Amino acid sequence: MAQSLHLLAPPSPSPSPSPRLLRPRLPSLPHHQQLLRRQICRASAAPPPAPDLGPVVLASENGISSSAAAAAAIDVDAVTEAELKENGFRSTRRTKLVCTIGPATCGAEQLEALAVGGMNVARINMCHGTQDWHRRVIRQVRRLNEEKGFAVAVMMDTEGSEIHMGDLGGAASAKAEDGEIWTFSVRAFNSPLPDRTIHVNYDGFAEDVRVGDDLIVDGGMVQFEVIEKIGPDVKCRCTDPGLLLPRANITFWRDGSLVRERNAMLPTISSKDWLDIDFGIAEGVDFIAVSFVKSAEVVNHLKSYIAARCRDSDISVVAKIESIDSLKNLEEIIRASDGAMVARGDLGAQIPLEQVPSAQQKIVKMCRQLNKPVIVASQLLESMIEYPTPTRAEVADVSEAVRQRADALMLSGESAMGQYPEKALTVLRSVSLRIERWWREEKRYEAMELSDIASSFSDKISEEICNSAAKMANNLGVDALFVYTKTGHMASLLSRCRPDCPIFAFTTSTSVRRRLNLQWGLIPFRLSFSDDMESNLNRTFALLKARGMIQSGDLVIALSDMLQSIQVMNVP
Ligand SMILES: Nc1ncnc2c1ncn2[C@@H]1O[C@H](COP(=O)(O)OP(=O)(O)OP(=O)(O)O)[C@@H](O)[C@H]1O
Ligand SMILES: CC(=O)C(=O)O
Ligand SMILES: [K+]
Ligand SMILES: [Mg+2]
Repeated sequence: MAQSLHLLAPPSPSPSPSPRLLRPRLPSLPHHQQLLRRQICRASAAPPPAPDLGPVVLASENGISSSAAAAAAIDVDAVTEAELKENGFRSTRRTKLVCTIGPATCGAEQLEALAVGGMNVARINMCHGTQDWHRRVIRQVRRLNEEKGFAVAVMMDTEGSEIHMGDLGGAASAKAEDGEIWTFSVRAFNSPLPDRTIHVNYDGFAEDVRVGDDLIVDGGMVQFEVIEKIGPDVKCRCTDPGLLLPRANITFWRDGSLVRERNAMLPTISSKDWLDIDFGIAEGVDFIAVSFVKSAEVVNHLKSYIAARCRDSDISVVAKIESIDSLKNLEEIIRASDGAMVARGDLGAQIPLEQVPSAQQKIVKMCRQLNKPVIVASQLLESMIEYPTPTRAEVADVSEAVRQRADALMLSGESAMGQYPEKALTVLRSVSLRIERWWREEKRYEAMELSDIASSFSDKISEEICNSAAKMANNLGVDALFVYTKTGHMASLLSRCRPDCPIFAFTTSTSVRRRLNLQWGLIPFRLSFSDDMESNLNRTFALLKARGMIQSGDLVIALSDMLQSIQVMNVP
């Protein structure tokens, strides 16, 4: 029995009055194949034949591959499916996990291990490696998705116009000891580099620094004091020893404050970044994260560039909040972007460290208000680069980000070049699960008053529906929210409410599904569906029951952005 509420809204852009199943992007097929396809569609609406069809596509046993099978299929993340079966869907993980891919994790097996371990998004950092290297990683991730049923999205992170060191002549790292004299130079060297010499990428470096300035490497991992300038070379004494890593970034400080004049004049998106962005568009990445964003203008600029370059694919732009300017213009930047990252590494080199936690909290809150996914990044499990267990303080840091209900947590060096990438991911996963459960059971989280964000009356209806549905779901203790959404918007509005139950988001497009994978609490499925909710629901229930992912009697609230409707029902 279903109880339903339909809000008759102004028609959405392309409603089809016909109750036919939609069959998007199916080529016209010979008559016998069309017949076959119709049979598959019908079969899937009836109570299920329940063979174990493997992790990806139902109906593959018919021997009809790709598009024909896809019409009858439901694609779900193989890992999520296993988690759902094992733990029941109340206890699926809500916090999403991003892993930076580097030398430690770029192989097929290592990528698969991360995907199995719960990686939702693979991040590649264009500060490091060549386009060929990154291309291999992106294609490997895509191949894994296709062959093994994952839905791992790819995020490309731009280098930005930061000042950073060269690549240490091929060495993996170099140790700087207390009191040692090192030369930082803008000269181009042949490798191997002379001893204790560092190349700096910014030509104005030797002019800009002054004797007495502090050079802070990698957000404070190593520090130097400038003692002498000789043409292109700057002699520095190590004042805080540590490990220098290739292409580590450098900031310089004078009289206790960051020297920004020059740096601030560099463009946010450099000419190299534009080449990388073209590369990302060509390779079809899902997200582009822009480093050192200073204003909304650059985000708008990039978004219109992407819109002009790829009409059918939609790449989300994530603003990295890692500079003083980005904090000053925070709200306009977040409004302009499709998401944000609290990039604590560089942020902690630009503002006093003790201000980073409050900045994090403010960014996370603002993103939730404005309905933009937010990633908390850098040093969450830094010690796990070298050690197999995290420090207690790191676990507390991870749990704080989970408690703030950030959409996603990110691994950087831990997964890019650490000794224990999979273990680090396991720690993020288990801490997230534990803290989420604890806060749910204790109802410890503060309910957040969500302000209105809709810009049209139709959006306003969607927003009200989602707010009400989330509240109903909590009050009725339903097992799951189901949302049928073409663009993903209604799924993200539900996620914004952070309801107690998981949200099954059904969408017709593979790329929307991958992008939803970054958002809190969403379990994205790809499914072709129609405007006829009755048939959608019957089909979905049959498909999910056949795979053991839901059971008769489960209580569900279903929403759709075509009809702008809410229905409450038990799974038959
Ligand atoms: N593709 C890569 N090739 C080689 N090393 C990499 C690669 N990606 C990351 N790393 C290593 O992992 C470390 C941490 O990665 P991360 O992406 O956080 O970089 P970062 O240099 O700190 O810059 P950002 O501020 O952009 O995050 C890097 O400093 C680098 O040593
Ligand atoms: C992730 C990143 O860019 C930072 O923390 O600086
Ligand atoms: K970067
Ligand atoms: Mg950074």
